[in-house]
Amino acid sequence: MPLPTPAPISPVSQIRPVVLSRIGQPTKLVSPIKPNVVLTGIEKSKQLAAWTAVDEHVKPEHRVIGIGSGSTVPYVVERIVQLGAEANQLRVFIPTGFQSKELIVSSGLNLGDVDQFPTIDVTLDGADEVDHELNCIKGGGACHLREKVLAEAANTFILVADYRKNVEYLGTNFTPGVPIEVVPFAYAKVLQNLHHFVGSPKASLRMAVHKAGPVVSDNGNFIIDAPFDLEKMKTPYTIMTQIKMLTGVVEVGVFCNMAKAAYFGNEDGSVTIRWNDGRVEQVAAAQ
Ligand SMILES: O=C(CO)[C@H](O)[C@H](O)COP(=O)(O)O
Repeated sequence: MPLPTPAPISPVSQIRPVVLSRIGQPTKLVSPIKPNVVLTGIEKSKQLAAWTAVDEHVKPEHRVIGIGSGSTVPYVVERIVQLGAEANQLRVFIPTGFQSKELIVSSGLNLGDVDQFPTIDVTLDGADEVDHELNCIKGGGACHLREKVLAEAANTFILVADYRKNVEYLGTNFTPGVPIEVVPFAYAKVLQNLHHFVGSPKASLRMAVHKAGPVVSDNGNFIIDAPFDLEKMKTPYTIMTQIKMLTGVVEVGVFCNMAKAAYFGNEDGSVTIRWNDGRVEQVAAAQ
């Protein structure tokens, strides 16, 4: 069976290095998670969700797979690696940022980019919180621009998370606010807009922990976190569009009407699946 065919290359992308680093080479697949580690608590819940989602949504015929960011996604890659070298050798994996690129490379999977493969079979990604309609907050790891591009490029977009993220309304447990990626020179103006016109008086620039100054995204931009009161968070699409209209904003970490399903690992070892048609299922965990 042939490899997936990349989109036609434009003159600009011709000068970029080819990122399909491994296709054609013998592949040794390595789990990104340390083997023999017995998981408990939240980590176990993340793994349950990720494994079940991979089992149900990564189909044998899928060739282009989007890999999201965060601490749940390594379990997605772990399960994909378990599918074996033969199943994965004709697949290309598209990252949402530096972290997932490293995951893909260190696991021995084929690396591609969305400019080569603008149509993705399935993208699996984590979330900071997911509401009852599958709207979600993303960007806790400052990757939401690329995450939204890969979600939009995918025929199927699937969320994986532990039970703490499964809420009726956004902002219930995740309180830092809506992550907003902004071009650096516009951050003060956007903050002012958020404080005075959009209803987030406590919006603030996200500061780095082991670096002086602000967090800088994989795209060289700053991140603002904008908390809104719970009443406002009940209409996430309105918030998203109001923020997106502010000049200087690159992307908003609110994803509406994008996910087909969200998988939540539970403390009792079951997995709750919420579908975009309103169905909710509870299943035993993948083994
Ligand atoms: O949006 C994200 C990064 O920008 C992550 O997907 C989100 O923060 C969830 O991460 P985790 O799986 O660690 O809870």
